Amino acid sequence: TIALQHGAHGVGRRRDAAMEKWRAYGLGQFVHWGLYSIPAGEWNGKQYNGAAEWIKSWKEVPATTYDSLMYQFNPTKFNAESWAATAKQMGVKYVTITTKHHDGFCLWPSKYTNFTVANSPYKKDIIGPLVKAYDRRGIDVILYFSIMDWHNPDWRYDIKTREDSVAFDRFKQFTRNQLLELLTLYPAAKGLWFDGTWDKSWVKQAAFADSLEKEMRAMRPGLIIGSRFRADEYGKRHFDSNGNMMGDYEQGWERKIPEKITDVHGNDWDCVMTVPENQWGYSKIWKGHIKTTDELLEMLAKCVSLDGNFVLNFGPKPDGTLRTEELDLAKGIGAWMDTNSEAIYNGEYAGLVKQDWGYYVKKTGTNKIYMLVFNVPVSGALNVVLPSRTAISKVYDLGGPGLSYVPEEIGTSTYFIHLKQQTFKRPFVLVLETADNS
Ligand SMILES: C[C@@H]1N[C@@H](C#Cc2ccccc2)[C@H](O)[C@@H]1O
Repeated sequence: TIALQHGAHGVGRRRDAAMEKWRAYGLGQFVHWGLYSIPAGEWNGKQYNGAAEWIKSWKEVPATTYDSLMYQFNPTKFNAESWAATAKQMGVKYVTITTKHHDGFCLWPSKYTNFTVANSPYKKDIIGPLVKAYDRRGIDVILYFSIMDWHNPDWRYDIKTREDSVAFDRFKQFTRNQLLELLTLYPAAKGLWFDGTWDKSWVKQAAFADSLEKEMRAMRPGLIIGSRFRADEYGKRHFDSNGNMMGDYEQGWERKIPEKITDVHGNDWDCVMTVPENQWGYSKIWKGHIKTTDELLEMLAKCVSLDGNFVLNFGPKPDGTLRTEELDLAKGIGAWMDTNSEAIYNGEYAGLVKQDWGYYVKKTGTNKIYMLVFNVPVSGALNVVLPSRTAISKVYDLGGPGLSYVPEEIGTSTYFIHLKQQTFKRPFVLVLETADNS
């Protein structure tokens, strides 16, 4: 191994209560909201081809003109309680909210910049009411923070000159001030979700970022920080030069999901997912494929079956309301979770041979295994292969009380579960209770 000053702070999973709770969430909500929600992917009547929250980076958009959107930010229909109630009904256990995206606009009245809600027609803090509304419903809040800040004149993509270095030192202090300010103003926040940390300027700040992470953790014991925050002194991100993960969970699964358990190296992780192909902030036009409730439920099942959390993104409209398509998805996912959420919460990798019909999830700390079924074979027989000397003692359907099955043993610890009907309109969950039959 390489002697590192600024590598991983530990090896293996955190076992404290705060992280055990994070591990059990299963389903989360992401909220991307800010000035970018106003143009919503369009500028002077032309469609921006990128993600709507990146429109400031479009050459057609003069930075100062974009920044003057602050004087249009007035979400008169914003109601934090309404967002939190929708999330509650959907069954999410945590929410990640953008406090400041790459454009630098702060949804809280930061005293370290004028580019905040305080100087918009809306005037009021957005983050505080959201933290309160979600937290009092038992939904934990994680604060998204972009290190890259296109508004701050001291931001640099790389440090090449003495002037760069002096400016970026100011930027680092500004960043530290804002992060300590967020932790001070919103003590109920359980974690920080960092973004915009890929440029050389920040990758070169191993010592500063390491020290800042330690300072934030000391300030808020139990604070949860992902692997995207910092690099080690050799510029390695997410995993240090010895291959150890920096941070409490792997933050690399953005709009993608691991295929198999070895892809996640025994770590905790989250997958953050957009409803359209790649739009996080509100975009007037959703191009390409829009994911359905059942597609998103299958992504959720796959993530939990591989020891991860699935975090679905919402991009609220500039007036503060949620778009219809997202409200419909929240309802559809919520209806399924009303029946089946015990297969999602406190779920983990079951260690069984993956079958085509769907995903296994083991209830943490128990021998209870859930079969989340998305693909019913034409035979109607679900194949189950258990570790040797393990037998199925009971099988029943979460959705149909009293609907139980008698599995057919077709080999050593190998079974067929013969379904009683051929067609199923929705994904469903069977509960498998096993017993040691050695
Ligand atoms: C969580 C997501 N990360 C941000 C990004 C990005 C990005 C930027 C360049 C190349 C690939 C991805 C998106 O704007 C959104 O906030």
